[in-house]
Amino acid sequence: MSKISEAFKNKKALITYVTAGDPSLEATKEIILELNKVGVDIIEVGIPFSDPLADGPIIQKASQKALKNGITLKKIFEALNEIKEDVTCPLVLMGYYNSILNYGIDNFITDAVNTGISGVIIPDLPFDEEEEFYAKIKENSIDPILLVAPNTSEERLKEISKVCSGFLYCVSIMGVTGDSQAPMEHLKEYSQRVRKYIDIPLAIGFGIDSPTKAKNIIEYFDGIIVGSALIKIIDENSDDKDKLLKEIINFTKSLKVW
Ligand SMILES: O=P(O)(O)OC[C@@H](O)[C@@H](O)c1c[nH]c2ccccc12
Repeated sequence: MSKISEAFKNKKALITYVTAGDPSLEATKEIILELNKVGVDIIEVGIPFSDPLADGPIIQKASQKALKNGITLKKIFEALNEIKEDVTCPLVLMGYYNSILNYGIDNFITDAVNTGISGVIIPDLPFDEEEEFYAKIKENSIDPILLVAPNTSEERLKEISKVCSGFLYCVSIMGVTGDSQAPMEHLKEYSQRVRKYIDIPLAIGFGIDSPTKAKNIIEYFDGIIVGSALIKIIDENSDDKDKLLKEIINFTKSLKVW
């Protein structure tokens, strides 16, 4: 059983997202350690990218700040390596395929394995493109986490179930990250439809920014993913590290509504 599967064993999972290098790589390391300490079940680490198609303004800004800081994938691996012994929860790398291609697929996989990365999410790489990449990832015991949306066809769901492992990322809306207006009424039916075809844990993300929302939807899914709300807290407190960490701890704790 993979470390990610274990994170869902007999319990719901809280998954949080941070952009690596925002406001600095030093801060990212500390934030990850705090999130781990406070009981986050899986941490998604974003590789900043100049053209992040699926991201809304909050994460775009974080990406831009990180890139301005000179953050590269190499530096991210180095930073994660420094803390890997102290991080007990699984880490998932989230990035656009270009960053990985530029780094070199084999290099990427080697460094991901050495850093103890448990899974990858590549929003612009569907399961039926670069199948070899996903196969290689799996051979190295890294879970390929794929995304589905409310309009994903039954046929694709069936195919995705053959490739995806760890958990399935259910995007709540057809849009970008950080949409606090995202409707949530369809989520019960959405989860039921997806479960017909996929028997790994389902995590829901996009637009979950409060304990109330988490509470309303957690019964239909095995986990929730929160990104922009946390990135906003980081942005608002980026010049006071103690306050930043305190706010993150408080907010994260409040999300564990189960
Ligand atoms: O920001 P939100 O609305 O809380 O959604 C999670 C999301 O940020 C995180 O999982 C993520 C960041 N960038 C992405 C790109 C594609 C898919 C998912 C992501």
